[in-house]
Amino acid sequence: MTSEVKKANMKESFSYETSKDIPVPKRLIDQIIGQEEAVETIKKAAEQRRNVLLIGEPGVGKSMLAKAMAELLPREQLQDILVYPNLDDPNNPIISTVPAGEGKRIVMSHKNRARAQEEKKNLFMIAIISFILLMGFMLKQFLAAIIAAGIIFLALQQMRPQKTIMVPKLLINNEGKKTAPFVDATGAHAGALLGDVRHDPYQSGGLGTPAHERVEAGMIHKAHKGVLYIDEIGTMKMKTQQELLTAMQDKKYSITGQSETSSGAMVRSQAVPCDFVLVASGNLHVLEGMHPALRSRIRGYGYEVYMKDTMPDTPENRQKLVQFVAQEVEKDGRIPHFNKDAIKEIIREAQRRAGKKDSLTLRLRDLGGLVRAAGDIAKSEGAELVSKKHVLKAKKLARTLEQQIADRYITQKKKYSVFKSHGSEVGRVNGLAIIGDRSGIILPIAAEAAPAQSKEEGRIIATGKLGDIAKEAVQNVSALIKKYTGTDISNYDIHIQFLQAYEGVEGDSASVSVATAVISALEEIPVDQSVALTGSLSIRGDVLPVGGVTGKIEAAAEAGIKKVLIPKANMDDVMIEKKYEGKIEIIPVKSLGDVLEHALIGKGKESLIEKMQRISDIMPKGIIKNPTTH
Ligand SMILES: Nc1ncnc2c1ncn2[C@@H]1O[C@H](COP(=O)(O)OP(=O)(O)OP(=O)(O)O)[C@@H](O)[C@H]1O
Repeated sequence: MTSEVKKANMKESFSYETSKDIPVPKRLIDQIIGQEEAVETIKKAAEQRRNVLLIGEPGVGKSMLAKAMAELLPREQLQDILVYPNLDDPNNPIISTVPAGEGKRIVMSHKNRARAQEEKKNLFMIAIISFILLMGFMLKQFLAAIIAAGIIFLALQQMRPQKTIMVPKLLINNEGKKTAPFVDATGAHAGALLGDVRHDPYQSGGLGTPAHERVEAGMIHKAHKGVLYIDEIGTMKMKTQQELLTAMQDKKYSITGQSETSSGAMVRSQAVPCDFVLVASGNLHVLEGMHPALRSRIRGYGYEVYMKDTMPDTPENRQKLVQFVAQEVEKDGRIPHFNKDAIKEIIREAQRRAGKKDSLTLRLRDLGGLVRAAGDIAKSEGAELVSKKHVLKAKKLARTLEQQIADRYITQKKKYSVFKSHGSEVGRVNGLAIIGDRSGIILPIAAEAAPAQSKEEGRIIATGKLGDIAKEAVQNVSALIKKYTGTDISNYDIHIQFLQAYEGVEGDSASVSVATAVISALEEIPVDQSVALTGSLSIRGDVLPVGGVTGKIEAAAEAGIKKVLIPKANMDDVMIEKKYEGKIEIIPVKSLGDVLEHALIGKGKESLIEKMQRISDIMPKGIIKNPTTH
């Protein structure tokens, strides 16, 4: 999309002045933004009562979809579940289902009957005791009468539990529910998920709480006729997953005490209905921990959806983000509405966070955080509406943990001059990396080359997680280095170090930087320290696009770097904040030749480029590009 079209799109006139003018759909399913395919699948799955596996990044609306599905399921089918004592076998309480709302009535009527019976019994007891005492008084046998009254009192007391235990327990109450249940069982342990029978230390001798009263429903039962949602299902124990599968297949599951040493383990109820729809979710890694049979059950009797994390930047989709802002304001209920400029700033942030050209982010939970932070600032200032300045302030204040770490990292590294932003040095490159989602960080790389100690072959020495990336990068480009410089790296031991790399740095895009550092070290040509670079290197020497360029450029600018080299294919993804504009020169590069041209400095550079030129003349076309083209 050209920038003219973009501008025209930005200008499109939505018929609103503030987010208050935007109607918020009533149904949750209509509030879900940008996940059209997932929404269609959920609608279909709700109609057919199918299970669903939602895979995607955090905060793109997985649990929202599951909740929306519960709203779509028919409410008429809801049931109450009662548990009755079993007089023949007290350890096998009886289960009964009735239409929603009936359960409470049944329990009440049982309670009333029990109370009436109790009152009758009490009356009877008072009458007998009074009679005995009266007789004792008349016969002057006070002591005997009191003893007799006491014995009868105790005997009648003993009969009491026999009566009260007849009252059933309401295990699941769906009275007055407007929608089918939605139960979030994320992280639930076996007892909470599958139901449990409480321990009773007084169980022996029938003195304790009757077994049926100790039966507790599990989430699978609470989700009966509704949706059971489990996020990160792969982290659940295999055994629990297996039980879950059994429950899904049988649509009923007996409740028993989950702890083997508890008196609850003696009790096993009749099967309790649990006809739920499972919506499981997580990121792709979740599949590794997922029981294969459970996954195959979902695949066979349901749908798998891969959720999107960006949507195309079109007028319709921007309109959806306007709706999103209105939704979030309404949902929060405490923050003021947004004016047009503030919404535009949120949309701009959605473009920035997408990290790709012509896209808008769908990580809307995070974006919702920005909406709330801006709202809080506006509220604290007593503003009637949230304006652009509040959003800008919120962006500064509500920085993610990773962004705060990146900020601190930069100040600290500057203080100890771990990275340099001026001058030149051999074998040292300012690489760029990402921590978290999108926070840029300078990743200084130092390389040193020494003639190989071993006769057979030189080694590449690099340590840590990033070390593996470095080794791979050097191996990948060794042929290239030979072709570019005529130097055979197997004659050298090459040491590569990531200077004080912060744990959790994503270094995949460091291969261009590693190759540059190694070439500089081998050829002893200094690297311009006012340059930072990022890019992934193909074995042919092409610089391939990487993620997070905006964050990386901003980090470089923040660190006082003057020039940043990024893959040409990433140029459209750049959306740096206004405050960095003009502070840093962004140079697109297409090949390693381009990179060396801009990153190296000094006399040696000319001769290297000359050498490369000479070599390129004898190399087949396509392997080496003219280093000055970009
Ligand atoms: N597609 C979306 N449309 C509208 N709002 C969304 C969307 N995605 C996320 N949100 C907002 O973000 C909040 C959190 O989203 P949700 O809990 O559904 O994310 P998730 O994908 O389940 O994340 P996680 O897997 O980390 O739990 C929602 O309550 C909603 O306000």
